[in-house]
Amino acid sequence: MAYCILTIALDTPLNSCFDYRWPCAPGAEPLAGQLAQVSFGHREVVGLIVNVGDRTDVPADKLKDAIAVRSQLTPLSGDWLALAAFAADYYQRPLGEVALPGVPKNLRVLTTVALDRAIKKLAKLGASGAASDATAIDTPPLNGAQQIATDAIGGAVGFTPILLYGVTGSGKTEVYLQACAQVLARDANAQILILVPEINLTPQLEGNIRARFPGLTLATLHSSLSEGERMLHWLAAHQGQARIILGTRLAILASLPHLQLIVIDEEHDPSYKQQEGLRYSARDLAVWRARQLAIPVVLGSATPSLESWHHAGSRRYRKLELRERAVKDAVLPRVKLLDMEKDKPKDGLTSHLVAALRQRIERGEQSLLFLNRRGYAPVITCETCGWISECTRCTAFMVLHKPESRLRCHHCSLELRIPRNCPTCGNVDIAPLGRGTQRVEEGLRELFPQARILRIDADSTRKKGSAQAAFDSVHRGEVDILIGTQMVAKGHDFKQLTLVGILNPDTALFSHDYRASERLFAQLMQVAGRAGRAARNEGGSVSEVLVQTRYVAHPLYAAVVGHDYDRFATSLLEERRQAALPPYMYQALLRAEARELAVAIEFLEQARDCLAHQGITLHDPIPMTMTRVHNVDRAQLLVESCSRPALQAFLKAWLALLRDIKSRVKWSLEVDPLDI
Ligand SMILES: Nc1ncnc2c1ncn2[C@@H]1O[C@H](COP(=O)(O)OP(=O)(O)OP(=O)(O)O)[C@@H](O)[C@H]1O
Ligand SMILES: [Zn+2]
Repeated sequence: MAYCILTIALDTPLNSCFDYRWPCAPGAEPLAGQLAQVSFGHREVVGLIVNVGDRTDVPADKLKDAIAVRSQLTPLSGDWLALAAFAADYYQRPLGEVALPGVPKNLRVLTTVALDRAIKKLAKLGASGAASDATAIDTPPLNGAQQIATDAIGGAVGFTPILLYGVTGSGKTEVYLQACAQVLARDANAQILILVPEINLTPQLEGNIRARFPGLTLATLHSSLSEGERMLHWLAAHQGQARIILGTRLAILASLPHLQLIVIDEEHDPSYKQQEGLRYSARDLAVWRARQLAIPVVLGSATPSLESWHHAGSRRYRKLELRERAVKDAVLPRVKLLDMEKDKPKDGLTSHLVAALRQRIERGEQSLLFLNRRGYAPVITCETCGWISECTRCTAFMVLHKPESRLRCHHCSLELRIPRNCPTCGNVDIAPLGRGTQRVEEGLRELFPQARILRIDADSTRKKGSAQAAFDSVHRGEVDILIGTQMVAKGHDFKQLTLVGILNPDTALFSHDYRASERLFAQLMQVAGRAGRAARNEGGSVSEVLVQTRYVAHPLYAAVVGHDYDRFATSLLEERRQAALPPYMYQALLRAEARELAVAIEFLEQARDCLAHQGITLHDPIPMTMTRVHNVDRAQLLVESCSRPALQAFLKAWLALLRDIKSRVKWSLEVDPLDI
C-alpha cells in the first residue's frame, strides 16, 4: 500500500498544523481543502487538509494514520485557503484557529451518513431559504447620481475598491441591487457577497433582495442561525447554488467559488471588527479578498470610516457620491441643538422636545428618541452617605433594571435584588441617578398616556424574532414614539418618521479614546438620517432632529447641524496626521489579564523589554480603562510603527518570545485595534 502525508490544520492554539499518514493509490490522493477526521491527543477531531505530500519530519513511530477523509464535500478552493492563511498570518493566529471555525460545526461533527443526507437535502431544496416564486417587482428609475454609481460598480473590471459615499436615504441599497443585477446578468454563475453590520439589518435587505430577484437562491449567514441552517446555507454558498450571500461579518470567511462582487454596507461600523478570538476586520479582509480575486468591492456609507476616507482622498479607492436623498421631495432633516442649560429637562426631556413630540402625535407622524443606554438608570446611590451601586467584580456600576427589580452588571452579568436601604448606612433614601431607555419610556407614558410607545433595545428584544416584530410594527405605523439604543440608529428605512430626538450624547465628547469623536459624529449623523426619508406632503414641513446638549458651541455639533461630513472628516484626518495616529500609523495591542494587576503589568514589562527593534515604538504598559472585569484585572501595551510590514515582521518575532515568558497571565494580541 502506498501512503501520502497529509498536513492537517486543527483548531488548536499555538502551532496548528500536524502531519498524518493516509493510505492511497497514486493518483487517488486526497486534496488540499478537504476535511479529514484524525485522532488528536485522546480525542477525534476534524481538521482541514492544507497540503498533500510524500514526506514528513515526524518519526515513523510517532506518525499516526488519519481516520477518514470527507471526500463527498467539494474541497475548499485554493483562494479560500489563501484567505484563511492571510488572515492567520496578518492577525498572528494559528491557521487552524482561523480556518476551522470558518466551516460550520455540523460539517465537522456530523457522521458521514448524516453529511450525505444533508448534501442530498440541499440538492433537492436549493438552500433552505431557497428561491421564491414571486415575480420581480419593478425597479424604480434611478436618479442621475445613482445611475452613475450603479454603472460604475456593475461595470467595474478587476480589483476596484469603491467608496460609495451617499448621504442617509440617498438610495445606496438601490444602487447595490441594480449593480448586482448587472453582475448576475453577465455571468450565469456569479456570486455576490453583501455584508451588513448588524443582524437586525438582514431582514430588511433580505426582503428587498428576494423581491428583486425571485428565482435566485439567496443564502444568509449570521450568528443566530441554527447549526442545521448554517450548514445548509454555507453549503449552498460553497457549492455555488447561492448567488447572493447576505451576512454579518463572519460571512467574509464563507467559501464562495464564483465570487464576483463584494458589498460592505455601512462600512464605517465598528461591528465589522470581531472583538474576541481572531480579532479580524471583515471590511479589511473584504478588500484583501477582492484584490486577491481581482474583483470590485464596494464600501458604502453616509459616514465613511476615516481609513476609507483617507484611501479615497489618496485615490487608492474610487469615490462615488450620492449627495441627495433618493425619494423625490425628501430632504435631509433640519438639525437643531437644544441648550439644556437654558431649557432644563424634566424627566430627561426639554420642553422644546416635548412640544415637538406632541406636535408629531397630533399630526399622526412618528418620532424616535435615541439614547444609547439601556436599563432604567445607570446607577443607584444613597443620598446620605454617597454609597453607589458598584459591581463587586468589575470596575463598573450596577445598572438598575426596573421591570425585573434588579441591579445588573452589563459586563459580568452579576445580578442582585435592589437593596431596600443603603448597604453602608442603612438609610432608606436610595435613588436612581441618571436615566436609561426604560426610565425615558416611563416618563413618556406619563406625559403621553394615549400615545403608542415602543422601546427597542437589547433588553426588549431578547426573544428570537422579537426585534423583527418590533421593527415591523414601526413600519406598519403602529408606533407613535420609538425609543431605542444604537439598535435603531442605523440602516433602517423608517418611512413615517419626521422627528428624531437625541438625548444625552455629551458624555462621548470628552472620552480619552481618540476614535470617540469619529464614532459619535457617525452615530449622530446616522440616527439623524432616520428622519424625513419619505416625500413631504403638499406644504409638509421639513423633518427635524433635536439634539439635547450642554455644549451647543462644540464644533462636532456644528458639523452635525451642517450635515457636513466632508469637512469634519477632513479636519479629523488632519488631527490624526499631526498626532501620528491611524490611518497614518499602524498599531497592535498586547493585552494581559490576571487576578492581580501587578502580575499583568509585570508580564507586559517583560514583553516590552524582550526584543530589540527598529522603527517600532513600544509604549509603557497601562491598566485598561475598565481595569477589572469579572474579578480579572486587565492591562495593555500599545505597539506602533509607521510601516505596516515592519510592524508585521516585529510581531511575528515578538510572539515567539512572548510564548516563552513564564507567567500566569492570559494574554492576547490584537492587530489594528479599534478600542485603545
Ligand atoms: N431612484 C429612486 N426613486 C425613488 N425612491 C428611491 C430610489 N432609490 C431609493 N429610493 C428609496 O429611498 C429610500 C432610502 O433608500 P435607502 O434605504 O437605500 O437609503 P440609504 O442610502 O441606504 O440610506 P442609509 O445610509 O440611511 O441607510 C428607500 O425608501 C428607497 O426605496
Ligand atoms: Zn460586573
